[in-house]
Amino acid sequence: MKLQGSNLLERKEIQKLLGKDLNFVWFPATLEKDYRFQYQNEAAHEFRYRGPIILLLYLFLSYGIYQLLPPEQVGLWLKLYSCVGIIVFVAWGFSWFEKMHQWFDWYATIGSTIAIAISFTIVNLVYDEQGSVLLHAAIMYAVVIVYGFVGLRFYVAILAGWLGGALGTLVSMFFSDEIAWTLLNRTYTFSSFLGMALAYVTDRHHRENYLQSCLLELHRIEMVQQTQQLEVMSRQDALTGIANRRYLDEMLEEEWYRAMRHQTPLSLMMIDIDYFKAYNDSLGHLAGDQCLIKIAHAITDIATRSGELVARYGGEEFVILLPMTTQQHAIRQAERLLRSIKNLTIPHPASEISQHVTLSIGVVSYVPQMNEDVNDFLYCADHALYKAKSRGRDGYVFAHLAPQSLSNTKAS
Ligand SMILES: Nc1nc2c(ncn2[C@@H]2O[C@H](COP(=O)(O)OP(=O)(O)OP(=O)(O)O)[C@@H](O)[C@H]2O)c(=O)[nH]1
Repeated sequence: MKLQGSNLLERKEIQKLLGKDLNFVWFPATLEKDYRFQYQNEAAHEFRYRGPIILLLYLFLSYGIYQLLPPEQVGLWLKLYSCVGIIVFVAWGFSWFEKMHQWFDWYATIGSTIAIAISFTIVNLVYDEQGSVLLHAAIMYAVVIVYGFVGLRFYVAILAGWLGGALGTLVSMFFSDEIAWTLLNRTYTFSSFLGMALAYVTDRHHRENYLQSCLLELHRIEMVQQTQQLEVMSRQDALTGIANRRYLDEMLEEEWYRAMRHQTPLSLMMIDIDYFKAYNDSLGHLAGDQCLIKIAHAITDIATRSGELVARYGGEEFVILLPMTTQQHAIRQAERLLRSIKNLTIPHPASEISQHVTLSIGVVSYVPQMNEDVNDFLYCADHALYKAKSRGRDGYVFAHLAPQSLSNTKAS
């Protein structure tokens, strides 16, 4: 189950709670709410097997008491004691309904309070020398079970334990003149303190486990985020932020086979900045980096259709991969890109053809056939780029490829 605590608190806050704050067995309000939700679910589930154990132990004790009580007392005792059995049974029944889990604190607390009140009252209403010893044992038994075995949180268990005693006292005072205060003090009070100690240790331990689980969950979330970040970084070019060569190779192969399967045209533009060595030499490497970033952004603005990929192919070379794109559209895109770079007017003091940075582009568009190699496709784009350079740069060349001609292209 996903722990909301890991969303609600930072690692530092959880670590702080794991220190001294745990002694108060209470979390800050928002976390307590999530903890309660979690805890009630678990406690209700556990009560499915704890309930029958409590009932069995009660039956065992009841048989002992029954053997010792005189027959005239048995009727009243049995009536009251059956009520305790019914309460445990009903609570056990509730624990099987998922929808009731949110009410576990309520039904377990009310049931525990009444069970203690009845056990308390029986001691004062049923008199018998021998039997009353076992009835007092039954009170201790009820109190310890409520604190340590029902699965209530510490403060809630205290409420049930002492409220049950107070109710029992009131009813006993109403129906009986003789209350065995001294013995009750030794049984009910002592067992209450023992039970409180048990409940405290259990609650504290449970909360510690919960916080440790939140830390583990937080750790898991951080690991997932880091893995995602690494995945993104492994596909990105560090300088420009666009896809790197590795990712381009992956996507190119994927799109190549997709185009082959569906017999759709795949287009590609290979782009190179003109006289970039001279740009670096005249303005410096840092200015060269800034220029590469601007060009990468401009190219990205061109490739807006879904599936289109802009990548840095290496140094000052870029690639746009255009799946399901005809040669007409690819050519229009190349012209758009040349215009947009012109409009950027990035000064280039060392260019032999312009005062601004210009590009040369090799464009290729092709419907791949079986047994044709994607590298030949790339080679054609590169060859077209080479032609664009040799024709004076600041332009594009489209590589005309006849259908099923790719494997011969390299040789020609
Ligand atoms: N600033 C910068 N320069 C780079 C980077 N990567 C490659 N370069 C430079 O890009 C230049 C590429 O030069 P060439 O391959 O000779 O090409 P060119 O000068 O553009 O010449 P033509 O392509 O023929 O127009 C080299 O000087 C590399 O140092 C980079 O990340 N940052």
